[in-house]
Amino acid sequence: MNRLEPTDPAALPPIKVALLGCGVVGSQVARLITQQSEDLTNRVGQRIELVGIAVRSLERDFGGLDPELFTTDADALVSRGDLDVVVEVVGGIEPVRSLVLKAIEHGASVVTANKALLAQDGETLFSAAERAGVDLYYEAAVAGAIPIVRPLRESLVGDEITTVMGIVNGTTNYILDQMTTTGADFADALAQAQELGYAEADPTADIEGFDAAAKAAIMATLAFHTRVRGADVYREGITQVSAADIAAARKAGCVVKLLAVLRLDDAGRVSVRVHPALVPDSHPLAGIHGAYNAIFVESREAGRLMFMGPGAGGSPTASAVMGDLVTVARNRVRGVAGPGESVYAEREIMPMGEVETRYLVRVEVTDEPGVLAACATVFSNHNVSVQTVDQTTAENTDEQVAVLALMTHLARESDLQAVVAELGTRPFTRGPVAVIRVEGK
Ligand SMILES: NC(=O)c1ccc[n+]([C@@H]2O[C@H](COP(=O)([O-])OP(=O)(O)OC[C@H]3O[C@@H](n4cnc5c(N)ncnc54)[C@H](O)[C@@H]3O)[C@@H](O)[C@H]2O)c1
Ligand SMILES: N[C@@H](CCO)C(=O)O
Ligand code: NA
Repeated sequence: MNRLEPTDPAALPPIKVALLGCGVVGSQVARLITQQSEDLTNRVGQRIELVGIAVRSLERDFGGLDPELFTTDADALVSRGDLDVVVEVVGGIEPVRSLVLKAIEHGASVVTANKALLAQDGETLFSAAERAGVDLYYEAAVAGAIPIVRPLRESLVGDEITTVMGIVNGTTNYILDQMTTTGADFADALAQAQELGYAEADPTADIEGFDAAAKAAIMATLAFHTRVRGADVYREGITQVSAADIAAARKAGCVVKLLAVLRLDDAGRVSVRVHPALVPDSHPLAGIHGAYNAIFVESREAGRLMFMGPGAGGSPTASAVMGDLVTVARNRVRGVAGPGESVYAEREIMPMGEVETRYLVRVEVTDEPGVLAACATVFSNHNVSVQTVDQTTAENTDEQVAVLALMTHLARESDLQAVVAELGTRPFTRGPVAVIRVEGK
């Protein structure tokens, strides 16, 4: 029998790639495609050729890339008809959704870092890709460089995931970390995160938790095999986190983190939420600094897994994009497509009021006999059990005012909200009631 001589990959037709966007992430993707050309050819089995780069305006410098590659006509680029892969690193909903759909209709596979689009309308994109028999890969959309989409989509797909909990937004982790460790002001820390290329084009997406909610929706859809959209996620951002919250956290031996918490309960219902939470200093998530992200995954058979690494920034995110690019290029070479969506389980999404967690409640009260007991009664009225109480004297007040910090045992959100409402009506309450959830043992 004759042995087939291996084909020289460089002699085969190239895998043609178009890049949409050449900003923080796109410029690094373009650099890597160019600089690693020989290795990529060997890894894929055919040469990867960057045939065009769409940008909003040609006013910027081209970062050492061939100026001929650049265009402002993204529509014409995705409609060429000869593209194998379109890498989308523009962001936002339109015109990107239309461009990606057009690329798919013209037979190109797509690699995207766009969590906002996937969380809002992943359904449309996945069904278009399924119909066209092309790939849609998105590792960079969740937690930057950290491999988390692929583990949820492939490695753990034979197991049953019950919990996913973690820090999935680099900008807010950077801000909270700076506020905690250096006492930085919120606005200064945000400006630094923008300068470092971590923040979204509109940083409201980061600081109001929309970005983390989009990532939570994508992870929940993968983990629980059911459709979860960004709008299904209970969301609070970090704009209300004050220096007083951070000081209270320190006093309780905790740090404040913006967490995404996804759970499958025994009845098969899912809860998906994003909000600031206290995490005890002893918990591994407390040690995640700067723009790093970390995600715990718990499954019935594997037990507890943890993924950690850079969650934002040009080069780390480009690493995830490149992993997807090589994967879809390899699929292309072999004439196959990777996994489509798995959303067969129609699970109920639990209302936030039914979710159970622990809480730190801070309330300023008149410092008089019987007030502590009256305050505790409000908690017991709503079936919320108090674990610890810390009392200090309030500063800068003329009358005798105490600050009570009450840490609860596990309680239902609706019960805790009833406690807050009743505390607000009591004559001994001297100001707004501050509540922060507590996660991690
Ligand atoms: N920056 C990060 O750390 C990071 C991490 C993970 C995922 N992402 C995602 O990657 C995507 C890009 O983020 P970025 O930080 O690189 O953004 P960026 O603002 O730095 O770059 C956006 C690029 O898109 C181009 N662009 C804008 N509108 C366009 C249009 N209509 N047609 C063609 N090009 C257009 C701009 O010219 C620019 O080159 C977003 O979806 C973002 O959520 C970013
Ligand atoms: N703005 C996002 C980029 C990574 O998705 C963040 O700060 O995490
Ligand atoms: Na990732």
